[in-house]
Amino acid sequence: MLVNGKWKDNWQPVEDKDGGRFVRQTSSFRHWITPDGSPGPTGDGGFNAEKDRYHLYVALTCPWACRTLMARQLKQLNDLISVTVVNPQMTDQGWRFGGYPGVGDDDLNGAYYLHELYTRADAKFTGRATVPILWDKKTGTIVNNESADILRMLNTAFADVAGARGPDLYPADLATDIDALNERIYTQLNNGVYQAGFATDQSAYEEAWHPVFAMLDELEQRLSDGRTYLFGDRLTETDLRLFVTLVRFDAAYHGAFKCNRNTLREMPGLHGYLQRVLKLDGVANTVNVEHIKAGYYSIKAINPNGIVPLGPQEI
Ligand SMILES: N[C@@H](CCC(=O)N[C@@H](CS)C(=O)NCC(=O)O)C(=O)O
Repeated sequence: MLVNGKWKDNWQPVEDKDGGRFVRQTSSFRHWITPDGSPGPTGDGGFNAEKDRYHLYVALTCPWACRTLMARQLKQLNDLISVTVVNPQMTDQGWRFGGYPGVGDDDLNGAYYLHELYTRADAKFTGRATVPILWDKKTGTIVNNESADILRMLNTAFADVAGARGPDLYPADLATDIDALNERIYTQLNNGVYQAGFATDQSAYEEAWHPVFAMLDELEQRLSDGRTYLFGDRLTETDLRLFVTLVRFDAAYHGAFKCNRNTLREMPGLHGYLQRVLKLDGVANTVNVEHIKAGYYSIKAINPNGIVPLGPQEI
C-alpha cells in the first residue's frame, strides 16, 4: 500500500486486520460529476458532466470495477467516458498496466503501476491503490474511487450532455428498498466472499461462509416467483451489484475463496438470472472469465504457486 505517497512492502490482500477477519478500506476520493459541476452528496464541486473529460481505470477481474463498466455500458456512455483495463495479475506493487492480452498501457498518464495515479492525485496519499478509478483528464486528478458512488453518478450526471439514455438504475420509488437490499447483499455476499477468501483463521472463514450461502438461498427463493430482475421488470443498480458477484462465483469464489457449499450452476433461479443479465446489451463485454481466473489465482497469499485452474468449462 502507499504510505505518505511512497509504496511500502510487497502487496498483500489484507492490511487492516481484525483478528483473522478481512476489513475493506473505505474509499478516499468521493467527488461527484454533476450536470452543473455543483458538489454531489459527498466531496467538492467542479466536476461538470462533459464529453471526453472522464476516464475509468478498471480491472476485469474486479467486481467493483466491473459494476461501473456495466453502468457505463447500460447507460450507453461508452462514447463519453474512455476506459483503460489493467493487468489482472497482482504484482508486488499492486495493479500494473500492459503486459497481458486485452490490457492497455496508460496512454493518458504514462504510469506503469496504478498507485502512481494515486500519488499524482495526492502526493502524500496513504492507503490502498484500488480500482476502479474515475479520472478527470481536465484537471488530472481522481474524481472518485468508490464504485457505489460511480454507479449512481453515471445514472444521472450525463443526462443533459447525452440525453436520457438507458434504464433508470435508481428509480425514486424504489430507492429505499434498493438501499436496504444493497446493504444486505454487500455485507453477506459481495464482501462476504472476500471475508471468506481472505480470512486468516478458521472461525473467521466459517463466520463469513454461512452468510454467503444464506444470501444466495434467499435470492434463489426471491427469484423463484418468475420475476425477471430483483425488483420485478425493472433492472436496477442492485442487479448490477449482484451480477458482478454471481458471474465470478464458479470461476473464482467457489475455488480460490473456498465458498464451496455448491456452485452457482446448481442454483437454477440464480443461474437463469445470471444468464439473463449477461445477455443484456453489451454486458458480455464487461465479463472476461480468463481475466477473472488469472486475477484471483494470482494472489499469492491464497494461492502461493499461482496455478490457475482449467475449469469451469462454462459459467
Ligand atoms: N470501495 C472500493 C473497493 C474497490 C476494491 O477493493 N478493489 C480491489 C479489486 S477487487 C482492489 O483494487 N484492490 C487492490 C488493493 O486492495 O490493494 C469500490 O467499491 O470501489
